[in-house]
Amino acid sequence: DAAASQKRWDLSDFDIGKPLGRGKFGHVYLAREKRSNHIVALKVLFKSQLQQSQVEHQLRREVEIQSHLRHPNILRLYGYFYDQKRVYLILEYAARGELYKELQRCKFFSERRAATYVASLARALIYCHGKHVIHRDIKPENLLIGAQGELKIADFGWSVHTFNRRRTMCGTLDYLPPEMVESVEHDASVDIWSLGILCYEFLYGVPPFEAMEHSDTYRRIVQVDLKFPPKPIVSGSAKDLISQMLVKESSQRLPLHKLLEHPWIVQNADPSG
Ligand SMILES: COc1ccc(C(=O)Nc2ccccc2)cc1NC(=O)CCSc1ncnc(N)c1Br
Repeated sequence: DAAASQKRWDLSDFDIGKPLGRGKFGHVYLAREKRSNHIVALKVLFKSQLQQSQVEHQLRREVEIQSHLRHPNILRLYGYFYDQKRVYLILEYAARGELYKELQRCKFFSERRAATYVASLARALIYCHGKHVIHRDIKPENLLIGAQGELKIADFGWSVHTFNRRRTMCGTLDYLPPEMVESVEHDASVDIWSLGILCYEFLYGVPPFEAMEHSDTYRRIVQVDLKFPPKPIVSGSAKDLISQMLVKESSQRLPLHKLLEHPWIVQNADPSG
């Protein structure tokens, strides 16, 4: 609420619980705000590491952006405070944890679950684009699951979560669209590309352009070398949607509002998200 976002917080306002994860710039803990008994995730960043990586301005900008974002599928940043050595981010706690762990456990998701996630991410991105915020970096490492099973974009900023290094952690190239790989300017349509990559990975368990060498991944991306394996069985409608998102020419990618009208989404996504 408004009061919460204005209050000057202090570590003594919280009881600290178990560690939730470990990032490049610090750790995340379960915590309870003493007065309200509200459960949060408290991210502790070391000033020394922020300074040496020159990301203080990036953090300030992110805190500014996040403080204006209110969407059920975007993890809230309630506020922040700092002491001599550390910066503390007061984050919404996502009760069902990290999405990519769930994806590793299930290998791949059903079409209904994948479509529900893709639709809720599309709605969150439409909301962000409406506020001129793009490139929410929507790879699995940045997605959490709320208490009702809903997806939450938790932009981890620059903090790489080494806590559970994913087999394709080096494959962070996987999510970049051609225009970013070829490092030309990018616009909101990069998020459509990344969402297409994510939809593929939800259905097949691996991103579409994965390769052993970065150079091979790079080539497969710029050539849009899109192949659909015979297993697991995936509907033609899902493949049609993915093929309309993974288009090299960014202006030709399916716009997000059109995605929500695509037959595969309409027939498979759970409206509650
Ligand atoms: C709005 O969420 C953020 C906003 C900003 C930043 C951030 O570090 N920015 C940043 C850091 C350094 C430099 C520049 C930007 C990070 C997050 N989010 C996170 O780090 C997620 C922490 S893990 C977790 N969180 C809740 N529930 C769980 N079950 C888990 Br597990």
